[in-house]
Parts: sequence; structure tokens; C-alpha cells
Amino acid sequence: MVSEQGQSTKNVCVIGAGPSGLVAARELRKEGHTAVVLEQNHDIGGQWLYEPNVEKEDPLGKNKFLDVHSSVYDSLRIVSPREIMGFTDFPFVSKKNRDTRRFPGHKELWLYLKDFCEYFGLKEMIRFNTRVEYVGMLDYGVFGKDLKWVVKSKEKKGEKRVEEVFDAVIVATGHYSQPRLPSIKGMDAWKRKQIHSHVYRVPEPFRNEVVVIVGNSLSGQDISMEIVKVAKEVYLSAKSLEVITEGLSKVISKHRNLHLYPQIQSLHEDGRVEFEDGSCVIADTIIYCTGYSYAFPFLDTKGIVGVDDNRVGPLFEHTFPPSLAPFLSFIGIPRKLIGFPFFESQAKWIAQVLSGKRELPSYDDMMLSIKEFYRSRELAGIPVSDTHDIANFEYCDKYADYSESPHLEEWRKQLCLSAIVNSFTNLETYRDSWDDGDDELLQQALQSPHFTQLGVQP
Ligand SMILES: Cc1cc2nc3c(=O)[nH]c(=O)nc-3n(C[C@H](O)[C@H](O)[C@H](O)COP(=O)(O)OP(=O)(O)OC[C@H]3O[C@@H](n4cnc5c(N)ncnc54)[C@H](O)[C@@H]3O)c2cc1C
Repeated sequence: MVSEQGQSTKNVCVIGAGPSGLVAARELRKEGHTAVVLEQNHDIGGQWLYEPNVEKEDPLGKNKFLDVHSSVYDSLRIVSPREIMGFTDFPFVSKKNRDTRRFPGHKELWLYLKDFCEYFGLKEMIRFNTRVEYVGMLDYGVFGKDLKWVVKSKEKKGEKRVEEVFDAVIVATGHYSQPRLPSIKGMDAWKRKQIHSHVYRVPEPFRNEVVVIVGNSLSGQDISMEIVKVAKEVYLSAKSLEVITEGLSKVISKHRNLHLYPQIQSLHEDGRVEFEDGSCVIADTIIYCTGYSYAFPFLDTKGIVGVDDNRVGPLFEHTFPPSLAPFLSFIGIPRKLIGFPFFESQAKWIAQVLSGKRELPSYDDMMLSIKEFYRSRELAGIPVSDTHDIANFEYCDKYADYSESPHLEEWRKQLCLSAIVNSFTNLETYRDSWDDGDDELLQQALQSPHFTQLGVQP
């Protein structure tokens, strides 16, 4: 189809109504496309739609399609100040009678997304309780020519199935749901409780227990800090004992029953957990805070796009598989970037490429760029499994350039860095005690056009 402005408009299916899918819907509509968002849950929000009932979920998340999407636990508060989180034209301001903290709890972010959805009238574009079970190619032409997509979905609780055809599909299904588990000798034989942090919600079930927590990244630290208040003993098993932050060291020295241990060597039927240094404890529960895997159980690209050692590829700029571009794309694959504004730039870029406003490089150039990226990561000693870990603001700016959008504001970058540094030194308190030096940054933020001139106030 061609719009009145002479642009090509497409019939697009967006999978997922989390932050990425919502902003994709908005940008597609802005660009003149027809879009439908298919969402398996009863409401918007993705990870931020808290689900306290996890009883039906496999505790280690081994099922192909998970029952529960959100991995958010009850006490979770965001890790960066709210000022940097919002979409570029919709600031995440604090509202009366809501959680006004600078690092609010998860519900506040969900409410922000609800406000976003309502303000931009996105709800009518979303079909809820609809799980996508299959996405495949109808006609596979050369370099995407004449390519169409078949999308098969099923009512989550009913039996109704729908099959539809789209010009393009955008995958916005997130990647913090499918547990990533280590391979430990004796894991299957260990008969006590083993769960992944995906199903951790509250500390109470672990009262008076001896708990081993595997992994000391964000979730491992957060969960240790709250379980230690009710458990008998907590053993935090870290990959490396050398790279422990000052903040975590302070927490460990404060709690008599929190101990830092090396990696687990083996698990034994009698409940013993043996660590790499030869020490042993008898534990009641093991909680794996070992991260998540990229998984697209619905996607059939005849082997063109795959996940190998947690690398999704080949994807040009983590977004377009060259031979299917622009008719298949992914939003939100990179990790460790300032999320929402980044999803927004990606969504703008995809919508504009689909309408023909922007051009992608040739297939050969995209493939070359991917190979060069892989090579540079290899030379830097970055493991394949960390392919999408991009802790680099320039990356956000690059995506903004692709859609000719403004770069991330300097105050956003500085506030983000400042929060990271604070969390390294004051893990338990950084969300509530903001350094004086940061107040200045904050003033810059609040006086920036993002907060003052855009006129869009939630
Ligand atoms: C514990 C935890 C803490 C976090 N803390 C922060 C933080 O402080 N700050 C931050 O910026 N980010 C944080 N994140 C990252 C968070 O994932 C992102 O903020 C954001 O939610 C990603 O948005 P998304 O839309 O890409 O994916 P998601 O939010 O995961 O949304 C994906 C959507 O796709 C839907 N879906 C999946 N499969 C299907 C299917 N087959 N059919 C139909 N629908 C489907 C899901 O139901 C969901 O609604 C955290 C994540 C976790 C797990």
C-alpha cells in the first residue's frame, strides 16, 4: 500500500505489549502503517505486569512456553533514577498519591506504561490474552521480495486459534523470562528445592532455611539482601570472588548469616552442596540467579535466524536479519543500555525503514557489518553469550541517527553512570540516599526540554 504522502504502508504484527511493543505500536501508527499488537497477558506492561502467582510455573522454567512472563519480585525497585527511564516525549514524572520515590517500585513503572498507553490511545491496537505460537514465512522471495508472514495465535485460556497474514512482524517479546541455568554435576539428583529467580517473589517461604543463591548480579544481590533477613544462613555463590563490589562487601560484613562462596562444584543426593574450594554445606534450597536466555519458541525462519549460545543472529545492529529485512525485526535485544529511549529509537528506525523513508544497507554490507562486530567482540575477549551486552551510550546515539532523532541527553547519561557508581559503593542505600553532587545533575534533568517544553505530561 502507498500512503497519501507517497510512502509505503504495511500491515504489521507486533508480538508483545511490553515497553518495546507499545512504543513500536505508536511509531508504526505515526508512520502510517496498520499495526496489531498480540499480547499473551491480560494487560500491557510486559515484565512490569507483576504476577504473584507462580505456583503453576515450572520452578526451573524448562517448558517451551512459560506460564508466567514476568520475573519481577514483590520488593523490586528500578535500578536507575526515574528521570532517565521515560520515553523521550513522555517523562516518567512522579505523581500525587503514587510511589514518588526516585527509584520507585515496579508497580509505578507499570502505571507509567498504562499512562503512556492511554495518552497515545494504544489499547485499541492490542489483542490481549493472545499467545503467538507460530510465525513463519508464507512466500520466501529473494532478499525479502514478496515475503509475507503467517502468524498463528491462540487464546491463552481458550482453544480459539487464529491464523493471519502480515507484511511484517516485529518481535518484542523481551528476554528476561526464560531461565538460563548452569550445568552443575549432580543437579538432577539433588532432591531438595531448586528454583530460578524467574519464580522468586517473596522471602517468606525461605524462613529458617539454609539457602544457596547462585549468581551475584543484580537479582542475586537483591534477593540475598532480603532473604538474609528471614533465612537461617545464606550462601551467595559467585563466579569470581575477586570482582566483588564495595557495596556487596559492605552488605556481607553487616549480616552475620550471609556468606560469600565460590562456584558450586557438585550437588549430592543427601542435600550437600560442594563448592570449588572443597567446602560443603547442607542446604534446603538453591536459587539460581543465573540470568535469562533469548528464546523465540514461536519463530520458524527455516534456520535463517537462530539463538546460539545466547547470541541471536545474524542480526544487523541487533535488529534486522539481513535476508529477511525489513520484514522481520526485533526490538530490545541489546542489554545494558538505557532501555526505554533505546526501544523508542529502534521502533522509529524500523517503522521508517518499513515505510521506505530510510534505507538499509545492502545484504552484503549488513552481513559484513555483523561479521565485523562479532570479530571485534572476539578480539576484545567478550564471550559469544554476551554478544548483546552493549553498555555503551554511543550505541544509543547511533540508533537515534538511523531515524534522525536527537541523541540521548547528556544528563541522562550522567545520571545513569552516577546510579551505577552509587550502587557499586552503597548497594543497600543507593536508591534512597542520593549524593549531593548528583543533585546538580538532577536539576539539569528537570530543567531540560524533556521535562519542561514537550508539553506532554502524564
Ligand atoms: C527482575 C528484573 C528487573 C529489571 N529491572 C529493570 C530496571 O530497573 N530498569 C530497566 O530499564 N529495565 C529493567 N529490567 C528489564 C526489563 O525487561 C525492561 O525494562 C523491559 O520490560 C523490556 O521491555 P520489552 O517490551 O522488550 O520486554 P518485556 O517487558 O519482557 O515484554 C514482552 C511482552 O511480550 C509478551 N510475549 C512474550 N511472548 C509472547 C507470545 N508468544 N505471544 C504474545 N505475547 C508474548 C509478554 O507477555 C510481554 O508482555 C528488569 C528485568 C527484570 C526481569
